[in-house]
Amino acid sequence: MSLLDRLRDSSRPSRTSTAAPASGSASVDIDGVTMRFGDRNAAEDIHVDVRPGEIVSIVGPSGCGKTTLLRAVAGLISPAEGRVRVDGETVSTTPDGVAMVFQHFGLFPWKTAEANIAYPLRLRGLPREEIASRTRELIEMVGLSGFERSYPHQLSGGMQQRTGLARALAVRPRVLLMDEPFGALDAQTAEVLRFELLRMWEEHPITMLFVTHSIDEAVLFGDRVVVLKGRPGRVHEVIDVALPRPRDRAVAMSEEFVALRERVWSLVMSQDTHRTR
Ligand SMILES: Nc1ncnc2c1ncn2[C@@H]1O[C@H](COP(=O)(O)OP(=O)(O)OP(=O)(O)O)[C@@H](O)[C@H]1O
Repeated sequence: MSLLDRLRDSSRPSRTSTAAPASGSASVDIDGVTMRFGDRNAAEDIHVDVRPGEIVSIVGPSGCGKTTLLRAVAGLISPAEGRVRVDGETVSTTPDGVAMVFQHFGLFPWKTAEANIAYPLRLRGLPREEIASRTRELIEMVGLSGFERSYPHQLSGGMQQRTGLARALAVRPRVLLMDEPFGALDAQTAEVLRFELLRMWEEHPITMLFVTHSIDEAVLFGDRVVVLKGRPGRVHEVIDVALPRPRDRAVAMSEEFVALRERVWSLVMSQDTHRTR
């Protein structure tokens, strides 16, 4: 049985339109959160409620606090005001089952792809055989077979991000935090990985918070798009994305998609015309 199969809740009905709760996914409640560094706020009074198995995209101008919010959900930094809850539990340290994928991959350069992927499993002290078999499954799942012994500098950007994704999935996360995961990739590689990730997610809808500068990406992935404005960022508007799933190329070219993209685009452009692409 593959890792994906083990993650699967066979009793869950297949997704067709809006987010359905998935076992193995957690809720995330960002409740009145203000993030502060020194005497400056990085984000103010943010409310975002993410249901289990839902994808919420976050867009907004550079410096409005998107990454800072993700780091708060990951328990890496604490809010000055408000609180973050994962499945009802207030976050103080990194909650079990919360994993993050970074724009610049965040791999250990001195470890091979498979050692990078195995790292969180070794940290958890899993038996050697289980680490080996789960790592093999993950490598196959993200399409890295043949490159498991390569070091990050020997891998393309896309392969490095496949490694980063496999490492995040290794812990069977209930919440996946995506911080511009395709932002450092060339357009073609990013496009391929987007649809691959969507396919994986559609089989196993893990709760996802998806920070991106790409309006298309925000709409393509999101059940909702949270538009932040200003620096420090505040919630400007939340757009429901009632597009069907699976979100394939046909959906991405539909009139409904284009209309939603234009709506989000105009909201973003109305407040910041030069820093958001
Ligand atoms: N560790 C830190 N110490 C001090 N200030 C910080 C720290 N991290 C972030 N900031 C500040 O907080 C604000 C928000 O930063 P953040 O990286 O969250 O923005 P962002 O919306 O993710 O930006 P971008 O879209 O450019 O990645 C910025 O003003 C930034 O300088």
